[in-house]
Amino acid sequence: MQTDISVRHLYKTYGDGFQALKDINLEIYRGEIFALLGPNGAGKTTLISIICGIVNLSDGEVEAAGYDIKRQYRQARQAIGLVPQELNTDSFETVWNAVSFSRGLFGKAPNPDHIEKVLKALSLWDKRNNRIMSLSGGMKRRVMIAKALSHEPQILFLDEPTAGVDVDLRRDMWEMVRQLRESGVTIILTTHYIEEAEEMADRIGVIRQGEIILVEEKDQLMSKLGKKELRLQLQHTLEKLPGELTLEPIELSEDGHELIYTFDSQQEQAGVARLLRTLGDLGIEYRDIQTRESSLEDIFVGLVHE
Ligand SMILES: Nc1ncnc2c1ncn2[C@@H]1O[C@H](COP(=O)(O)OP(=O)(O)OP(=O)(O)O)[C@@H](O)[C@H]1O
Repeated sequence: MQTDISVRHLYKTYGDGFQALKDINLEIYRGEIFALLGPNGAGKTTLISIICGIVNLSDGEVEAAGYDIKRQYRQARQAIGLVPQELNTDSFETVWNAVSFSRGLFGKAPNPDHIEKVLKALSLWDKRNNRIMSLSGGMKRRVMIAKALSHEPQILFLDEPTAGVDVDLRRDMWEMVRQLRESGVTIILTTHYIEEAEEMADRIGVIRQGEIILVEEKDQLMSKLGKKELRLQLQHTLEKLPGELTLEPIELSEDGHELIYTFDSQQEQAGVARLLRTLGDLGIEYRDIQTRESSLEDIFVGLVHE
């Protein structure tokens, strides 16, 4: 697997002495969608900004598309497209001009066909002659994405791309992200919508208080840390959990109507069979059973609050 981003022993201390990143080590592979998750203030934007050359690192080494971000800044930056969190679009320029100009900033020869393709993919084609400042917030965000794609970057960063955007834009964006990945672009995104990471990402990294606490294939993460829950709606309410069940990972709901049994996703089902047998022996009848698997959100909340 080709590595597109390599971060080694990265530290960042801001001018006021605040240490925002501590010994970050991370490899991101060509053509993957990598979701960086973490609570507010964990250091996600700082990490992205360093890789993109917007914020200086304090110590360590970072390469993007094989270029050292300090010694080969221009080449590294040229390989990267960044859609920042903040909208920065108070422009009198038209959509077409702004996106074309953005391409020029990266030293790329004009390519109207590419700009047209990007604007059409983002449903901006009809607005190409409109001034950016006259567009709605969602349209402005589309322009930010178009600008980030104007110079055909190998690596695309999306920092909270769907914060405050409507369902249509979100759907369009994810469709576009999928197509970009198909074409070999490496995508790194931060998001507060964890269902989005759950749906889109190949791998997940979790950052907490400036440290990477986990990097894992999404599917493995879900099966390793995921839990399953079995809920039994009882025919007759129970006052308390019978003694025979107190050793099991089981709880009685407050109203006494439901038994909730939690077990590891990876664990074999023997525990469930044993539980149902014990309930039979005790004469506890149930009228319904439901199961639920934990979502990435459940796992994430468990990780960052540990
Ligand atoms: N210029 C700065 N000077 C001092 N501290 C800063 C600066 N920029 C960010 N920080 C601090 O560094 C920490 C990490 O901030 P960062 O913006 O990277 O977090 P984040 O994970 O992106 O958060 P969010 O999810 O809220 O966007 C925060 O505690 C923040 O207050």
